[in-house]
This record gives sequence, C-alpha cells and structure tokens, in this order.
Amino acid sequence: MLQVEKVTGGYSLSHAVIHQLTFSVTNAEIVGLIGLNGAGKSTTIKHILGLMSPHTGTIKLDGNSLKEDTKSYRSKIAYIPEVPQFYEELTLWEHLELTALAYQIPTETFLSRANDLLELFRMQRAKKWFPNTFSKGMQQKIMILCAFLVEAKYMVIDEPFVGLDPLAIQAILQLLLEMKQKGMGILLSTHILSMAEKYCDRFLILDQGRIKLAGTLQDIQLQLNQPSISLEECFYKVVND
Ligand SMILES: Nc1ncnc2c1ncn2[C@@H]1O[C@H](COP(=O)(O)OP(=O)(O)OP(=O)(O)O)[C@@H](O)[C@H]1O
Repeated sequence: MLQVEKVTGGYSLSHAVIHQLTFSVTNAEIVGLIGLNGAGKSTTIKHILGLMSPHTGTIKLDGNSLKEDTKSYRSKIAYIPEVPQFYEELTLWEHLELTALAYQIPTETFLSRANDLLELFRMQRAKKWFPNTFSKGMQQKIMILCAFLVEAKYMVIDEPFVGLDPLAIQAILQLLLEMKQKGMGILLSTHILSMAEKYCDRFLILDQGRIKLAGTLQDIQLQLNQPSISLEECFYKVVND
C-alpha cells in the first residue's frame, strides 16, 4: 500500500503548498487525483516520488519510506510525468533498453513487452529515431512506454492525456485496466473528469493544497448530500464553495 500520512510540504520551508494530506492507494485500484490548476497535484506526486521531502508527515510504500529502503521503494514505482523528460542522445528503443536495465527486467520479458507496447501505441516505425525529432504527443508516448514497460507494483501518472491522439488515449486506458487487474495500485492525476469518473475507483479532490473530499463517487455524493450528481458536478460544488 502507498500510504501518505499527514504530509505538509512545498518548495520552501517557509511556505507550504500541500497541507496535512492523508490518503492511501492500495493494490488493484485506480485513485483519481483531481483539482484546479495550482491545487497541488504535481507537488503531491513529487513528494511521493521522493523528488521533494515533506516538511512534516510520512510517505510509505508497503511499510517503508524512501529513506528506509531506497532501492525497494524506487523499484516498486513507475511514473509518467506531465511534461516529457528524455535524453536527446538516445533513440526511443534505447530509452526502453535503459529503463529495462534500471528496473532489471529480464531480456526476454523486455523484448516481448517493448514490442507489444510499440505496436499498441503505433510507434514501431519510430523506434530507432531520436526524440527531438518527435511530435509532442510522440514524446509523451516515450514516457508512457517506459512506464508501462516496468509493470511496477505502483504507478503514478501526472495528467497523461494532454496532446495524445484518441487511439493513444484508448490504449492508455486499456493498459490501466489491465494493470489494475494484475494488482497494480495507480494514482492518476487528471483534469478530464468524465474519464476519471469512468475509470477511477476512488477520488481525492484537492483544493488549495488540501483534500476537500475523498472516497468513491457514492461517498462523495453522500458527503455533499447530492445522491445522483456526476463527479464533475461534485467537483464544481467543492471548488466553488
Ligand atoms: N518549482 C516551483 N517552485 C515554487 N512554487 C511552485 C513550483 N511548482 C509549483 N509551485 C507552486 O505550487 C502550487 C501547486 O502547484 P502544482 O504544480 O502542484 O499544481 P497542480 O495541481 O499540479 O496544477 P496543474 O493542474 O496546473 O498542473 C502552485 O501555487 C504553484 O505556483
């Protein structure tokens, strides 16, 4: 289980951006992290990945913090960033090879997964190309392919759909459901609320760095005393209040 406990944090010690966040992501579920621009979604994700350290509070993966067991923590988590980050000197295929090396994926498993992913995301023809010749959506696909290649126990995804064509979006959603069935715990930050409602099991509504509501859609509807409204309507009620 990914366990975030009373986490307060930010970019300087004098100014917190996220406040007392407590939530968990367990195996075989997709948790939607939703909030307006600047609500603190990416900051929360950076804390989970260990790119930022909480001012107070703890983050544990299967009982251990990043400090307590760095190697195991890192090996259990895959990440799709909001903005593609890649090595200009490496081809798409070399990015996949590097990921396989970092996560110690056996060669046969790597070849089979990598080729399936290239097919699914229609990137076979680009596998020997360098990413700075790619379109924006193709660059984002490098991040997606590398993350799904790992089949880690947990996956953290920051707004993955921006700039992707409809077939690629469909492919991500299909993979998310497959990975969830295999037991992966997924934290998905997105602004596309209709998609979140359809694919996520639970939601965290973040507003100005605080969790305003959390739970299944039904839990959230009950907390708002509005039994049949959509996630989008719940969201507007929370952020407009
Ligand atoms: N590198 C940074 N240095 C200082 N403050 C930052 C930095 N990155 C983000 N912030 C601030 O932290 C707050 C939360 O930003 P964050 O990027 O987590 O929001 P978000 O919910 O991911 O937004 P979006 O939906 O626009 O991606 C904002 O007030 C933002 O100005």
